Parts: sequence; C-alpha cells; structure tokens
Amino acid sequence: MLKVLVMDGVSEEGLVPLRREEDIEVVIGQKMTEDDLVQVIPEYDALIVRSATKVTRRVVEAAQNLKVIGRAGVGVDNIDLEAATTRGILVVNAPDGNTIAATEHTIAMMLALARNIPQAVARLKEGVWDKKAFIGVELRDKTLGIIGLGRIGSAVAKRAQALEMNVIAYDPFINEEKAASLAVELVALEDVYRRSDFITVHLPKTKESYHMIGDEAFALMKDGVRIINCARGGIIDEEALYRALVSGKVAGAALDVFEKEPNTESPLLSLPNFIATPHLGASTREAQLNVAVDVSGEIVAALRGKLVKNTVNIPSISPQVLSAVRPYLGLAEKLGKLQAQLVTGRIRKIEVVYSGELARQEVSPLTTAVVKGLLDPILQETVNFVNAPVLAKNRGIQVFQAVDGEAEGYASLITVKVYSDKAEKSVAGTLFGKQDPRVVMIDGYRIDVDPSGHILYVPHIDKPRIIGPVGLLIGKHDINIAAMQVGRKEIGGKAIMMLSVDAPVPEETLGEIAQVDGVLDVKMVHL
Ligand SMILES: NC(=O)C1=CN([C@@H]2O[C@H](COP(=O)(O)OP(=O)(O)OC[C@H]3O[C@@H](n4cnc5c(N)ncnc54)[C@H](O)[C@@H]3O)[C@@H](O)[C@H]2O)C=CC1
Ligand SMILES: O=C(O)CCC(=O)C(=O)O
Repeated sequence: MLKVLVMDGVSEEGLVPLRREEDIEVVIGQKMTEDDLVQVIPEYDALIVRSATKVTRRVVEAAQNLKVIGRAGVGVDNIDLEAATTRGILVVNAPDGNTIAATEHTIAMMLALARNIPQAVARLKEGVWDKKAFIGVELRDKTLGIIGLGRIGSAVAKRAQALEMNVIAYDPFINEEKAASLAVELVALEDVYRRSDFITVHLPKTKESYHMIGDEAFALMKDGVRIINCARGGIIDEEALYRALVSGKVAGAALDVFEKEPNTESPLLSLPNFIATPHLGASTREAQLNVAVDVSGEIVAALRGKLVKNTVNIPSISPQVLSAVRPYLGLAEKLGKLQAQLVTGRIRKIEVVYSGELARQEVSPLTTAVVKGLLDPILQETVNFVNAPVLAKNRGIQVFQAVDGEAEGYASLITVKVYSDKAEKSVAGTLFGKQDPRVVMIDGYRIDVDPSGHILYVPHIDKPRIIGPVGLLIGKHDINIAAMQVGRKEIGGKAIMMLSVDAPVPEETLGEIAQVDGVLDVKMVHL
C-alpha cells in the first residue's frame, strides 16, 4: 500500500482521485508540530498540505519513502524546496483552482476599503447609526496599479476594467503582447507607485519582493493611496505600512496575508483605516474543491510514474525518467554554484557535457539544476527549476547541453563550461559510490574535492614555499583546514590548490594570501 498524509483541512470531497485508487491509503492528519511530523513522515509516500503545515528541511530529511509533496494551492513558501530537490522529491502545486477565489477576494477588499464597509458594520453592531464617519470614494476613473500580472493579477485587471478603472501594471516577466491582450498598460515599478490610486500586489514572496513596498516606495506614492495585499505577507513591510497609515500618506490598507501567520497581535489591527482577513483568499468551497481535485490527481500521477503537470522544483518529467538522474541533481547544482563563484566577467554561455553512463539518460533536469546553481548566487530573486531557463534567457545567457562518451575513467561525469566576456572556465564532477558528490577537475587539473562548506581556491605556480605559507596564514586566524588538494599538469607549471576550511577566511587574510610569491589568484567559495 502507498500512504498519503493529507494535512491542513484539504477538502475531503476533492480527494476522490486518491480515494478511488485501491492501493493508496489516505490518512487525514490533524495539526502537528514539526517534531510530530518528523516522527510520522517516514511511513508516507506522499504528503498534501495547504499553508499551515511547514514542510521544513528537518521534515524532508526525516522522510524515507516520500516521493511527492503536494500543495493544495499556489504558494509553496511553506515547503523547503531546496531540501526536497536535494532528496529528489517532487513538489507539485495546484495553481489554477483558486485563482478566481483570490481574485474575487481582492476585488471585495478593494470595495470594502473604498467604502469603509468593515468599519461601518462594526459601528452599526455597536448600536451606532453613523453616516458621516464613513464617506467613501468611487472606483470609477481611478487608477489601479497591479504588481504581478500573472493568473490572479490578470483576472483582477479584467474585473477592475469592468468597474471602469484605469489599469496599469508592473511585471518584469511578462511581455507587452500579454499586457496588450489584457488592455493593461505595462509600466515601471516607480510609475505604479506614482500614478496609482489603488495598488494591489499579486506576486510570490521572493528575495526580490520581500519588503519591496516599504518607506521608500510609500514616499513615491500619491497621498491618500489605498493598498491591498492578497498575495503573501512580507511583500509589504508592515512597520512601514503602519507609519504610512498613521501619517495619512496611505488612506487605507487591506491585508489578507501577514508576514507572520496566524496573526492576531499586529499593531496594524488597532488602526481605523486598516482592514484585514485571516488569509481567506482561497477560502471558497469551489476553490478548495478545485485545488484538492487537482493536487490529488497530480499525486496519483507522480506515484504511478506518469507525467505530472505542475511540478515546482523539478522539470515536469516522469519520476521513472527522473529516478535515473535524481542522484546527480545535487551535484549538478553544486557545479553551477561553484562556477558562479569562480568565473569572472559577464556570463555569455553555459555548456554542460554529460559523459559515461549519464550520456545515455534524459539529462535536461540536470542542466536546469546547473543553471539554477549558477544563477542563485548571482540573482536576487529565487531561482527554481521552473524559472531557471527563463531567467538565463532573459539575461542573454545561452545554455547548451551535449553528450560525450569519454568520462575520464569515471562511471559518469558532468562537465560545466562557462564562457564569460573575460574568461572561460571548466569544472567537472562525479558521484563516488552513487551518492557522494566530488569535484574532480577544474580547468583540466585533476583534484578530488567534496563540494560542501567553505573552500579556498588558490591557483598558483607549482614551486616550493607556497602551500606552507598559505596554510600558515590561514592558521594564524585559528581557522582549521579540513582537507587539501593540489592539482598540476606539469612540474613547475600552473597548479591549483583547494582547501576545505571550517570557517570562511576573512577578506584581509585573502589579501595576504594573494601576496604570497607564486600565488596567482585566491577566491573563497561557499557551497
Ligand atoms: N491569499 C490567498 O489565499 C492566495 C494567495 N495567492 C498568492 O497570490 C500570488 C499570485 O498568485 P498567481 O497569480 O496564481 O501567481 P502567478 O505565478 O500566476 O503570478 C505571479 C506573477 O508575479 C510576477 N512576479 C514575480 N516576481 C515579481 C516581481 N519581483 N515584481 C513584479 N512581478 C513579479 C510573475 O512574473 C508572475 O506573472 C502568489 O503569491 C500566491 O501564493 C494565491 C492564491 C490564494
Ligand atoms: O490554502 C489556502 O488557504 C491559501 C492559499 C494560498 O495562499 C495560495 O494558494 O498561495
């Protein structure tokens, strides 16, 4: 029997696709602490959550049979994607089923804000018939600025146009044609701030969007602007919002989501021009049924090794195909990360060459993993397996994949070549014993380095009195050297030294190492 744990009150009605499978047992879980989940997770093959259950690294690492994690909804910020990817566990979501619910909630919040409906209801229930205190504004002819013109942003745009609003939007990842088809004017972020009477955000919480609306953004906005967030807590800096609401810069704000949830303590809740709902955007019967049906279908497909549509962390290929390359995903990502920190200049081209046994596999997920690893340290935004190829393309980076039978004596080898406007660099890695990642070559120099933790990379001239002085300089700062590798091609030629250290070597020491006679360069790499 395959076992699926369903958390967070996912709609029972929507679990039909799972329940009709005879060899799948569905277990409805009650609210659990992280420790409880760590205890029970080893027995499950699949896990379904909404937003309450946090699928942390500890939970993922405790899982022994887990093949897929399903999110009955859109946002996967409660799931440690990196941990899941490293373990080769698919993460799938149900992005379409709650679009209308979240859209209608946004429109409801905008109207409630404009007409002070929650405040007026509360006053009436206190027994006060107060008409003067609640003069509102109309939406017609007002400008609505949408940040994030994806599924929900687009649906909000349509409805706002029906209310005769002028709609402008900022979304760096959509093109002019899509905006034109929606009759929405695509503008710069600053213009959304400067021109809008109402601003609504519909984007994921990423490194880039975290606190994107703070003091600086508020300063650019019109006096009396009204703000809505039915996307993710943390996109708006709540302390800055508090200040802007108190000063009157922002006339009103409506939040469905908070940086910390559940939240009944926020100082915002004491302000008369602030309204909120407890993350109800997706809470309609229709949406909950839709997302449960969608995610259940995806879980069945994933467990049966069939094609899965909405994978978040790994390209949408069948788990059978994936299982052949799964052990190499972590290595591929590390090779990309290593290249990001070694190469200098603007990256133009990435070439990933697969040799040995890997040359016979479907390796495109590994190429995506390399690109993800390479872009992650460079870009501010979250790079995942879905957006990595698009982000590379948008930045003018060409990605090529090739196979080559010759694996330099290893069972399989992944070689990542990066071409920048200044240099060309090649790193290669393999797995020892099927799961132990190793970097075995840098620019043709043979080494054997565990790609984890802090590594000092020191190309130098192969001659005496280099390794000793470098070691002494590191020791001077009480930093322990865990392992050391030197690779050279010929005596007295160029060589490279890789030192795994227990702590990052300070900048000042890196400068001292660079001064050692014969040292050509020095870089601190964090993997
Ligand atoms: N309150 C609730 O219960 C619900 C909240 N949500 C949340 O709403 C948000 C939007 O969901 P969807 O429209 O389905 O997602 P989507 O993926 O269709 O759209 C997101 C859009 O944001 C854009 N974007 C990403 N980073 C951006 C940035 N830095 N600046 C501007 N735009 C950026 C993307 O290009 C994309 O077009 C998500 O955060 C989701 O988790 C979704 C459903 C229910
Ligand atoms: O499941 C829920 O109630 C929240 C939905 C949500 O926030 C999402 O789909 O991103």
